[in-house]
Amino acid sequence: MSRIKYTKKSHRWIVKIGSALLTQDGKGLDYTAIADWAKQIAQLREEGIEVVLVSSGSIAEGMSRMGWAARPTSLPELQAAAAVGQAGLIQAYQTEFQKYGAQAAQVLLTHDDVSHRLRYLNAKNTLRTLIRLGTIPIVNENDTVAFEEIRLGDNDTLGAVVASLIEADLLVILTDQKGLYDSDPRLNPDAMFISEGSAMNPDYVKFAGAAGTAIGSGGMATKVKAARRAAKSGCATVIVSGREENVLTRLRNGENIGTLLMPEATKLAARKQWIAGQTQAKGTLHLDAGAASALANKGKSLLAVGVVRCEGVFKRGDRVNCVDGNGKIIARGLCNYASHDVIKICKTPSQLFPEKLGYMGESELIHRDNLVLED
Ligand SMILES: Nc1ncnc2c1ncn2[C@@H]1O[C@H](COP(=O)(O)OP(=O)(O)O)[C@@H](O)[C@H]1O
Ligand SMILES: N[C@@H](CCC(=O)OP(=O)(O)O)C(=O)O
Repeated sequence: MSRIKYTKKSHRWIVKIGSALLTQDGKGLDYTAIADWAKQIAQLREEGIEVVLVSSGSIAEGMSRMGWAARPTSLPELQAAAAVGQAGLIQAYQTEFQKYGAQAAQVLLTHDDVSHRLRYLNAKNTLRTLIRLGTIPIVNENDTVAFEEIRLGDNDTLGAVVASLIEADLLVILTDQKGLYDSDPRLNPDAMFISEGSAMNPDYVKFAGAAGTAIGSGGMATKVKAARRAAKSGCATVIVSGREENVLTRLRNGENIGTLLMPEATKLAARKQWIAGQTQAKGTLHLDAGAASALANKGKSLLAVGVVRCEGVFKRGDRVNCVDGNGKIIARGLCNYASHDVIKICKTPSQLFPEKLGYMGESELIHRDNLVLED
């Protein structure tokens, strides 16, 4: 049952592909495997699943293109390798996705982009737009500018961060092992396979060891931690071998492959907690009856046309309260516009924003993903 609930019924997936797998342990990009994953992702999209790829491999591919046998130790050389390799990586994905009429979209993120609230909202909105436009976002850490202090450090963590950023249902971590064992199977041939469990099980952190090759960076430890992080946003994780035939479509069919690590909280509970944790409300939006009902009864986003008045001084990305005609708080959310702009667009349909503001931002004042209703 759990497989079906978490894999067959999920609609937004993050698929993370590790360097060792992608570059055949550093021998150069595995074009056949890339073609195969792209075909499966195209198939998932036909079934209505939104997919964001988090792909490692820029440094490994850069090393291979530069003819470097050993991973450089100096940061500038690592960054140079990443710059060279990233180009090859995107080129390979683009060639494959184009066969299915899809555009690959390169998204390079740093820690700052996801920890700073305003940039967090920007990254989130861009990813959501790329998904809506039918592209396949391909995310990697921006290794050419991220130095040690501001690095997320590994793409398992990045996968979990992106999963919570766009509220994915499922994080699929493709690696070079069948999944999680109770010890590193490279070191212990009797290691026992774990088919499923709670992402929060503290034993799993103890089981997970370091990377198995010089090419991979985090090992199982970062994968288990990523699953815990994703679980806090209500997202399940499957750690599975990317070398399994038709791995993604079989997962989609609810097949029992890989290790499923399940969240304890639902996505809604996680979102509520996240928005509640965002400092104090900085302003109040007074809604007309239509907007109040659209939010409360239809689960819609808040549009400016239904806002009659705006109080308080706030920036884009700040938390605001939404109140009905009686002044009762009905929802809380993160506003896409600063208060000085909201004042100008109250009661205004979004197509008139350019006229009133001189620019067009998001068409929603608060997107429903950034909104929680009061109980
Ligand atoms: N408990 C464990 N179960 C499975 N693999 C483990 C475990 N502990 C450590 N590993 C190692 O983690 C490696 C996968 O991580 P890594 O090399 O970082 O790959 P990737 O490039 O896919 O992120 C495996 O090859 C394996 O040797
Ligand atoms: N951003 C780096 C990947 C770092 C990383 O986490 O690698 P991996 O452990 O193989 O997923 C790169 O593209 O080389």
